[in-house]
Amino acid sequence: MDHLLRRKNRSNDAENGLQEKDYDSKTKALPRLPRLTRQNAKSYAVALVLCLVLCFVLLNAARMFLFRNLLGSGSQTYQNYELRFVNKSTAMRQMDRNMMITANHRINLREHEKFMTRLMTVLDREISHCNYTRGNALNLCCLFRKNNVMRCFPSLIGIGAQKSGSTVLFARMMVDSRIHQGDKKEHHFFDFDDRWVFGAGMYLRSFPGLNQQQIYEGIAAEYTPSYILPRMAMRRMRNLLPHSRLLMVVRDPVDRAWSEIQMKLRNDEALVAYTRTLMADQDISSCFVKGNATRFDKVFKACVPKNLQKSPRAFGFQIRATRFFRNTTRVNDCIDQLKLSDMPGETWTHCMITPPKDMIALEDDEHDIVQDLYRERTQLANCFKTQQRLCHGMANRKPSDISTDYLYRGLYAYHIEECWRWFPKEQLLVIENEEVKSEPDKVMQKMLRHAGLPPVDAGNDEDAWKEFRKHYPGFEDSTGWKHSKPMPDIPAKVREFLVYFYEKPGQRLEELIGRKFPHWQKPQRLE
Ligand SMILES: Nc1ncnc2c1ncn2[C@@H]1O[C@H](COP(=O)(O)OS(=O)(=O)O)[C@@H](OP(=O)(O)O)[C@H]1O
Repeated sequence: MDHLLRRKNRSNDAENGLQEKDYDSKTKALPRLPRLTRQNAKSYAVALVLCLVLCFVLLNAARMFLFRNLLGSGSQTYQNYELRFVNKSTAMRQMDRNMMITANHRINLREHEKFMTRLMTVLDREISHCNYTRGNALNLCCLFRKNNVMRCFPSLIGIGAQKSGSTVLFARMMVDSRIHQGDKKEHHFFDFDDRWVFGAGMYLRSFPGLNQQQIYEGIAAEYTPSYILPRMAMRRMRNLLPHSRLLMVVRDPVDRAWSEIQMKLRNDEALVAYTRTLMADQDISSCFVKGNATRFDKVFKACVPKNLQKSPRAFGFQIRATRFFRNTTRVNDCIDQLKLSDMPGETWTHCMITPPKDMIALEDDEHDIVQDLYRERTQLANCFKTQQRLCHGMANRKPSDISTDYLYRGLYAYHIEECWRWFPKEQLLVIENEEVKSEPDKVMQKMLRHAGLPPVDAGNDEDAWKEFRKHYPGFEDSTGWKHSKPMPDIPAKVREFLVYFYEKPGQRLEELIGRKFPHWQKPQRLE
């Protein structure tokens, strides 16, 4: 039996390729395989690791060879880099922290390569590679896989100051066919954290696709007057676009502040009107009251008709309403006090648009404005005393949720110094608002030269506004910006406060940039 069994096994072994010599001569059993001892397991592991390291080195060498010799642009020094996709927000934060590259125009190749590699980590799969191109100006452009479109980061960026004539200057740029704007005037990419973390690819996507000639002859540009405010924005810009040319318009800070106050009042008035329209509709207001307060955006979408959702005020309204709903104690107090709960619309309107004590009044009169300014001055003084470099957004926010840095925004010297910490001085052009008014052509020529473009006739204001309104039809409404509305005179008390506040900062600016502003309002002229 045993014999038969062994024969059967042998015939199976023969099928498996085993032969007579493989059997132990005494026991006729198959020899045991060498046992996996600790010693030879170690050798196998070492060999495996060596193999892996070798493969990695070879692959990397092949990759470098490919990119340097086949895809790279040879003696041009600029290299194309393979796209690596990593968690974008982490990469953007790393870029904030670590990445510094030389900002003069003689690019250090090693630094440049590091820069490009890091740049790729903050872009996305849609972008195949980026390059600096040297035409009239130095443009950083990237190729999008989809449709092979080439887009360029802005090489000219307006960084300040708000209410100083940035819009008219930007409108003037639009008339020049070599300056390519994105889908909006103010991108707020570097100063809004929630946009920055979306990544540079998103920013780039909002600029138009350009052909080789357009890239060679022109530039992309944008103007966000609040880039100058938070330190973060300057640092981020320096990290991503170290060669960009910057532009800042300064205006008598007293007039600038008054212009900002007026803009915010216009915004608030429009917001109140919008709230009243919604609340006058019983269906909408009772729908709000029944809705889930923690996700007001969803309630808003469910309750408000589409045409009203599209209003430029809808965003400000939602921000304010969300805060209103979160603050349930106040809402309940308010409703209790009014005993109007059988009229939800009226109650809601009243409780929402009547400001609580800790919020700035909606209908500011002269007294309220001065109070706001005093409060901001105290906050700024505390902030500067504690040596913080970031005092932006210290003041309370207006109901429309635009920060009210009336005083802070006019501290031009402080902002310019901050900008110079990150960019070489010659990359920032400072223009005065009066020049924009009185010598617009001269200003345009200066600006074009600064951007690296040969000066040409820059058209006139009328054409510029026409072009601007055609491209950005909702701008004036959505921002509270009014080009032609006459401004009320600045009340005496407000003027006095501002003139005294800006006396020293004004002198500081004159010393810093070596230029006089004789027509700016000074205390001597008040007497
Ligand atoms: N041609 C010209 N030259 C100089 N200044 C001009 C010009 N046209 C408009 N303005 C005035 O600029 C003020 C608005 O500034 P901004 O466009 O920077 O405002 S914003 O930051 O975009 O909201 C705003 O100031 P106020 O009227 O005092 O509010 C505009 O009147």
